[in-house]
Amino acid sequence: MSKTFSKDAVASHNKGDSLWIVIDEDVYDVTKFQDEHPVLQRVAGKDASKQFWKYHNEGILKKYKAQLQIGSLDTKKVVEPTPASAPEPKKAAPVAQAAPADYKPAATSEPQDPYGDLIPFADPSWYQGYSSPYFNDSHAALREEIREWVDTEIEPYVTEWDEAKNVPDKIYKQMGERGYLAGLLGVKYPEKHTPYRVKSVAPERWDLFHEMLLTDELSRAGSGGLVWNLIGGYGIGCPPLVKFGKKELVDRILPGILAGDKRICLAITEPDAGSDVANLGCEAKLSEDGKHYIVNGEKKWITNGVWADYFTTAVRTGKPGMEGLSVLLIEREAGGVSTRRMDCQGVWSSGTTYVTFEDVKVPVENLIGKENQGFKVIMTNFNHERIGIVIQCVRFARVCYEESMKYAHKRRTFGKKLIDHPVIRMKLAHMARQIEATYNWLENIIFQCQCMDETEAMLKLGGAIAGLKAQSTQTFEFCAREASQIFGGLSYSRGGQGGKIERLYRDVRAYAIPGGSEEIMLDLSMRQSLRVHQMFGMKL
Ligand code: HEM
Repeated sequence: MSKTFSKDAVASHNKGDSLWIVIDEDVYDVTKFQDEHPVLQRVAGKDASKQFWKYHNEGILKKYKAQLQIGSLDTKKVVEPTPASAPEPKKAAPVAQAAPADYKPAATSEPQDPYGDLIPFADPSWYQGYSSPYFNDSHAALREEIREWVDTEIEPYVTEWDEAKNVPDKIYKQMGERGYLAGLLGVKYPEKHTPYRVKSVAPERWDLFHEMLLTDELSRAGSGGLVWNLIGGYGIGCPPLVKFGKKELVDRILPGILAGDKRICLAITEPDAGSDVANLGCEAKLSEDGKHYIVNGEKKWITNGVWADYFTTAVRTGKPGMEGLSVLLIEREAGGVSTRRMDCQGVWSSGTTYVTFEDVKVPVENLIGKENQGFKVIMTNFNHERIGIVIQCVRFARVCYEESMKYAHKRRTFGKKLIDHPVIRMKLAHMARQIEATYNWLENIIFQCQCMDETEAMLKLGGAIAGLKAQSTQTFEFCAREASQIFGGLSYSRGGQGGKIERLYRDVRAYAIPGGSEEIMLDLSMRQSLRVHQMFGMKL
């Protein structure tokens, strides 16, 4: 913004037909905005910084700056930012470095440069100048690339999208073009099936910590609906296709999916079968000529179903129980597939859907895995799904904590700032200790996954991942509640300063119930871990 104005010049624009204000030495022409926001007339021609920061957070400026700012005061000094200051100047996004010949994914213990706002515990410790055995320069570069995108093109609009119960298609398309969809499959970067690359990380360097970081940074926008819109159906619907689908099927449909042109979802849950997967009833009967399955049945609470072209669907092809299940890739254009949006408590922009299959003809080539061995496909997928849920929950808990910490530093009650009340510090401390404990367990699990193949991970880590899922949803719920108490009425009404907290509080159950409810997860964590450790030779 190159134009500068004197204080006197701004002061002369103090009437309805030309209304300027100053915020942090930047000049805003709010003439056209005053009908929507009449309070501005009270500060016409004046410095309104104090009043502005009392009632808004930085999200408002991110959204309106480009539209309303016309310049700065001529007294404004250009400050050279220090590395620790935020928001940081926009740098050109880093470019992928090809891995050197002797590259090993093992990370360095050298700390990365401090990054972000440096509020203690509001980001993982490796962001804040502490050493990490897992994250290296390629992760730092990816973090910057995603954060810039989320800060400028996503976060300012998330509330609007949530209210509209959708996210513009162009954002999903960008997920494909930026190479992010291809990086979210829990496997090596699928170079053969997409021309798109992640700008800051070479495909051969891509690992599970990059994948974790992608989901984590997307979750900073503080909306489960946004994250599920972008990766909710894809992140659980596509991996089974890639890992267990036949080559011809994968070659035919995967490129369109990775490009963000086609959408895929996972259809397992039914009106009468949720966590109790082995009991599902959607039926697939082989045709007499053995070329097709004919599918009839219903699926409920299917994320992204309203927009999906493909449904990775659990069906019954054999006897009752887990040994009669198979997984089919159902294509909407086959006909007989109808979808309707469901109204839910949270994750509004995720497109929760009721799906009906009526005599849908599915070629046998679309069988994912083997007939009647679908339970293994479903179980393998659960680990990936649950880890995704954990990453989101930990970041959402951090968002609740970070927003509370910022608000506690400006809101005054009984003559002092909230942060100066011990009872508020106690709340923040309880939030931080749970966030850090959960996050550090998550990092360990990601590292274990990186050291094992799928089957070994399903067996050995299934119990721990189930326990961690419950830990993360309870941490999220706790932090949403405590943040809500700190924000008071502002988190009870929608939008505004407490808007993220109100939305996240509504999203909590969407994490605590699907992917295995807390109760089932905690029980499984014991059953599975005991079974595995018995095989290890556990002595009791
Ligand atoms: C560039 C200037 C401004 C913009 C773009 C702006 C925008 C907004 C928006 C979009 C809201 C709705 C709630 C939200 O999303 O946060 C809002 C609320 C509000 N604004 Fe502003 N505003 C500006 C300046 C000001 C100033 C200078 C004042 C005070 C003199 C002010 C006082 C308020 C108040 C009292 C609320 C209601 C807060 C609440 O419900 O808790 N605004 N503003």
